Amino acid sequence: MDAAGGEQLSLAAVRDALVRLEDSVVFALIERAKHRRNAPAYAPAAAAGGRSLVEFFVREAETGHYQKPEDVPFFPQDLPSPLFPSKYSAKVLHPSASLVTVNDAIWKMYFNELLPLFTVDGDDGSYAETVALDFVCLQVISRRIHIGKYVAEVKFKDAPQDYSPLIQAKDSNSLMNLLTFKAVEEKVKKRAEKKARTFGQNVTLEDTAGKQEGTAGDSGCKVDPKVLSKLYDQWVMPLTKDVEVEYLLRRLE
Ligand SMILES: C=C(O[C@@H]1C=C(C(=O)O)C=C[C@H]1O)C(=O)O
Repeated sequence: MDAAGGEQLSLAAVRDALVRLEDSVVFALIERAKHRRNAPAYAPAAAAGGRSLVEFFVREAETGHYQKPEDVPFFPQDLPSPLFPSKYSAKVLHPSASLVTVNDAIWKMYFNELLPLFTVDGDDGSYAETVALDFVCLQVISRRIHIGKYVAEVKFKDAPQDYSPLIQAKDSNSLMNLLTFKAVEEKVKKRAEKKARTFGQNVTLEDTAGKQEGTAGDSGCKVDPKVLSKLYDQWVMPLTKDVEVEYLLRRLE
């Protein structure tokens, strides 16, 4: 993971990368929210061989390059082999990192739970753009969550004596407790909400001093800031921790 400093991985560096990715998550949602829900893009379509337009689009787009461990395809079965040898080989992560994916859960969460929370019901007809923007959202959320592999690796390296017995005992619950930092999670939630409030406000040249703090102006935000705290609280952080646990369970193989 470039942003986390390559081989000199530290928990602080990985957390910095996660903080930076929050910006991309917020902006991806803001872009998608410009369009209506556009339900026909998610129903099976004859023109897409019976698949939904979004599935058709994502499958096509994924034939690009997936080389970094945190970039995990949604439809791995149908991908051609990479043309070039990967320069992101297992220098930092344990080789079984590539087996860890929660993309099925991310896909279901995004379409069934998240999309209805931040898009307006209705149909504006621009399905191609809509599914492209969905893919941007899915990819950035997925990358964020799969960076959990690096988080787990540094936590393990920092305290192998604590993690190893739990890994050997396949004790997922105790691993989950050991890698959880509630105070960090609280900050992540609050910051994601604040970023949505900051990045999603309508910037005007009039004097709006005093009106920007708090939740009074949230109705004017491009994406409801509360959706961001919910996204992180209920889905992004729990799935990141699932990735951490799954990675750790294979760490001594
Ligand atoms: C990612 C970490 O592991 C856990 C998951 C977090 C997250 O997804 O943001 C935050 C704190 C930890 O409970 C971390 O420690 O930074």
